[in-house]
Amino acid sequence: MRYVIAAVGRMKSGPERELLDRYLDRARKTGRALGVTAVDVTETVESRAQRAEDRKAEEAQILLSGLHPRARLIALDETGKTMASPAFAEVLRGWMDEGCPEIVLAIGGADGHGSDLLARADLKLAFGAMTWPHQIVRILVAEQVYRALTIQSGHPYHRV
Ligand SMILES: C[S@@+](CC[C@H](N)C(=O)[O-])C[C@H]1O[C@@H](n2cnc3c(N)ncnc32)[C@H](O)[C@@H]1O
Repeated sequence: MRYVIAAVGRMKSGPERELLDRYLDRARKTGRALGVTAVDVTETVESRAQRAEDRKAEEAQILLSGLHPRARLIALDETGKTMASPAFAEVLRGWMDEGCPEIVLAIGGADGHGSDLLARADLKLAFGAMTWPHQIVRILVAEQVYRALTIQSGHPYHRV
């Protein structure tokens, strides 16, 4: 089972990238013992369509086209559901136990996600009601995946 952080737009090198890489590395190491084969980041280009609705639709199609048919999809969206980390870890564990081959965490572009992607999502997840820059959201996603894997493995990183 692999995790994919699927993001619209590029993240340049710099301190944000270094922090992201640190959590990805930790998630990969912790996940190995749990049967997680990879924790990858994929980047897709931002649409240049004129209308925001068209940009979102185009970006959604690109994100959806790479999705495994049995993948579980989490859409990061500020209007989504907020969850405590242990509850999030349980959702991920349940999907893995069902034999899901891939859990994809999709981060939208400047306009947010298109309706097709939101309709396909198994979970719409919010890190609070405020809007964060997509670079910060990538770091938060990687940290929460790492945290979830430590919770699943009984590692004391997460303190209740
Ligand atoms: C700059 S935001 C886009 C905000 C835009 N106003 C919109 O219509 O969604 C880029 C992406 O970061 C993610 N994001 C930003 N804030 C978030 C939050 N509070 N919770 C979850 N994801 C968030 C979402 O995936 C969003 O599509």
